Amino acid sequence: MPHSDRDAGSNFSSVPVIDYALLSSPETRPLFIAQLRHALINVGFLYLLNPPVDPFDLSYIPKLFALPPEEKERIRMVHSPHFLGYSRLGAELTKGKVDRREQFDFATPHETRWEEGKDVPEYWRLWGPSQWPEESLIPGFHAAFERYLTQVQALSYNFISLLSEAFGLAPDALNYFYDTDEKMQHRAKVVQYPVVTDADEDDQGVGPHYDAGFLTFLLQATPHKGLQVQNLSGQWIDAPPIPNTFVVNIGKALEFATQGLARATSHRVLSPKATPGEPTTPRYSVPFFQNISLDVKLTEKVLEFPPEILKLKKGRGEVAATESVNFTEFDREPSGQVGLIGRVKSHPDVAQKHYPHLFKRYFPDGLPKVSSAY
Ligand SMILES: O=C(O)CCC(=O)C(=O)O
Ligand SMILES: [Fe+2]
Repeated sequence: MPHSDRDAGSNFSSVPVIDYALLSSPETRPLFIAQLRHALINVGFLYLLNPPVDPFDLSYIPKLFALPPEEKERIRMVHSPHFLGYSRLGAELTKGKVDRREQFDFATPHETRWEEGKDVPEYWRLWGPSQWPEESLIPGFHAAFERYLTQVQALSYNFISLLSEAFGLAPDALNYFYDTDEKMQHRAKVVQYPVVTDADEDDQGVGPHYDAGFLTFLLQATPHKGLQVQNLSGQWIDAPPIPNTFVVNIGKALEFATQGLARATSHRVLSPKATPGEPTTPRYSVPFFQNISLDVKLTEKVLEFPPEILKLKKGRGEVAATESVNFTEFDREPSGQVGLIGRVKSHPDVAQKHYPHLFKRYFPDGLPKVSSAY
């Protein structure tokens, strides 16, 4: 089991594993908090073992991708101004390059609040209902997935207060960044990475990137390797699946809000290859992205960390330059606007239909065929 969270200071060669069960006793709780602090500051990724979430029935996933083509077409993301729905293989870009994955974007339940002509920010239009497949075609999936999202959402809030504790702050110190329940919506995806059979074919499952928000909880739903995390000196470190864990990672917004104390770490997925010893079935994963308030500007709240915590960041050293997509707009725009720009860049076809003015700004030459979009 990769477990070298004692790699002191500046670099890491594997992703630490932290057992949620340590929280159940006052004797072991401080150990959890100390391990969490190390992972947040030095790695930006961790495995959370024994998370308090009922296992999601993974047999739904192949059924989802086996839905008839007309049903996938009916719920395609291009029909949704909320960027929710089905994306075909090759429909998504990272750094202007096509990703080899097929996916369904779903979200926690939410009503649309945006209306044409109503004086509300455009990014409020990101909120809205998911496009669910017809119940008769995949009975039980909708309810099971929403139940799963509810539990991961609860864990994500709980995790934020643990993180505050690890940084020497009050448990509610980060509440400023969240809105009331009716103005919060979190997103998740169910992703399929097909096996690459031709050795010459491109193997970008998803290209190097940072996640945008605060926290991501990733369920690796098959035994494939493929997920890689970039360490401080720029090397790609494997983060293979470990049973009964979530991979938890920090997004750019949390890095910004904590003045860089919590590291956002660049990561990518290599497509599974038809090589001996590797599964010949697709790789499946289910990332959950915890959002913050769309209206919050990260610069509006300056957190005061104890000096001994700030010192730990100094000991970490500088992060090597990376090729990953950045979210540089966090220093001036509300988080919802940053999220909307990110969605426009990743899903230009959706943007062209529902946000034509933004589409023109980011894709002045029209829909990209391949590569080099931005
Ligand atoms: O599929 C995975 O394992 C990771 C996906 C990912 O990093 C993302 O969608 O942001
Ligand atoms: Fe990611």
